[in-house]
Amino acid sequence: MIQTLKNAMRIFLHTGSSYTKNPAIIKQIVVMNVFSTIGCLITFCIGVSTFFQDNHIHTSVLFITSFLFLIAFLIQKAELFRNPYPYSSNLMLVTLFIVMAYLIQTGGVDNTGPLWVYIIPPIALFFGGIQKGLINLGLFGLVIATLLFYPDDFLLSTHYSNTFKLRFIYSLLTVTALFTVYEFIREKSYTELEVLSQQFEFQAKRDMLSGLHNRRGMMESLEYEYKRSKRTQSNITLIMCDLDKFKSINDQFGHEKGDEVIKTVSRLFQLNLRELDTIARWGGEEFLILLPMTDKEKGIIIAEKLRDIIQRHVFTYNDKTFNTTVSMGLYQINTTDSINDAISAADNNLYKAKALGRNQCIS
Ligand SMILES: Nc1nc2c(ncn2[C@@H]2O[C@H](COP(=O)(O)OP(=O)(O)OP(=O)(O)O)[C@@H](O)[C@H]2O)c(=O)[nH]1
Repeated sequence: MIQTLKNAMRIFLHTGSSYTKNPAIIKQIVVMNVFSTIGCLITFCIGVSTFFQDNHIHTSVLFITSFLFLIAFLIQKAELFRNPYPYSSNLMLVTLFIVMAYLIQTGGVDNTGPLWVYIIPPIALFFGGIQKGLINLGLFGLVIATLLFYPDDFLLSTHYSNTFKLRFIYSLLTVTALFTVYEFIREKSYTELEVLSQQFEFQAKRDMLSGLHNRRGMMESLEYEYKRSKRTQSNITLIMCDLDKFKSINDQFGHEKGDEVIKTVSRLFQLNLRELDTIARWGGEEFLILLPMTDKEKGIIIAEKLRDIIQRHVFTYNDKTFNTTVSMGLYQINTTDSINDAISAADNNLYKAKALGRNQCIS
């Protein structure tokens, strides 16, 4: 029961957020839904109470406001637009500005109308961001100042003392300044968090030594390319590649030099493959290369080119030079294969290349 209520609440609060995955926008949409619902209910209830006080103009304004808040929510709900949030938040802000100007102009009930104005700065800044929020607040302030300071209270249907008017404007400016600072800090921390989380996300898919994708990064690319190849009916070829007799490089020149060889081979792969190819360090001295839109025949040409580049590369160690070679197993993915089947098939071909004497490509 509680779980059902929680789910219903979640669905309600996230109304209109299905088009985006951006957590900042989702938060704005949630707050916007809360605000339009509470605004709709409060203005409706106050409208009912002023109705019984026979204040029909107030009542009409409050009912219209309540209705407009409802429309703002329904715009989200109906998802008439691909991105409904700007429409509903603008409608809500304009409604709020007009009703606040009205409350100041009339003094509301017992001249308490201006008290509500302090909700405007946080809302305008939260929904519009600092730049748009401040422009909106500037325009709103201009309207309010004109209403309050037009000579002889010509635009007011109530009376405020000059001291009240000045202090009202000062306090509104103070609240605006405080919320601008708050919003600035909030936006900055959010951006920093976003950058950090992107860095973590990036690192989680990268191999630290080579800078290439790691297994996780490669699996993501594989799943994406696999779906794309099915849709576009294009070919994918995999190359499983392993450095030959790498143990002897470690034994002869040390582990550090071995690491350097892995880095150099990775760089040579990167320099000689297309940007749309994905290269991963699949294990210690093993690499997996994903070639989208490439059939087996083209894959063999690419693999041979890479094999030749590696075998011709001269490594140095103190005053000595040495070479290394790679063995490769290729496999063109069939639509009936699973990703793991395809990887195993490429691995089997690599195994054959090793068994046949290394420094060769088998498909
Ligand atoms: N320097 C270094 N060595 C690594 C790394 N990862 C794995 N190795 C080494 O790579 C070697 C792989 O050895 P083997 O599996 O026997 O293969 P191989 O010597 O390349 O021989 P074949 O694959 O049969 O040609 C092992 O000695 C591992 O310690 C690494 O990150 N850095």
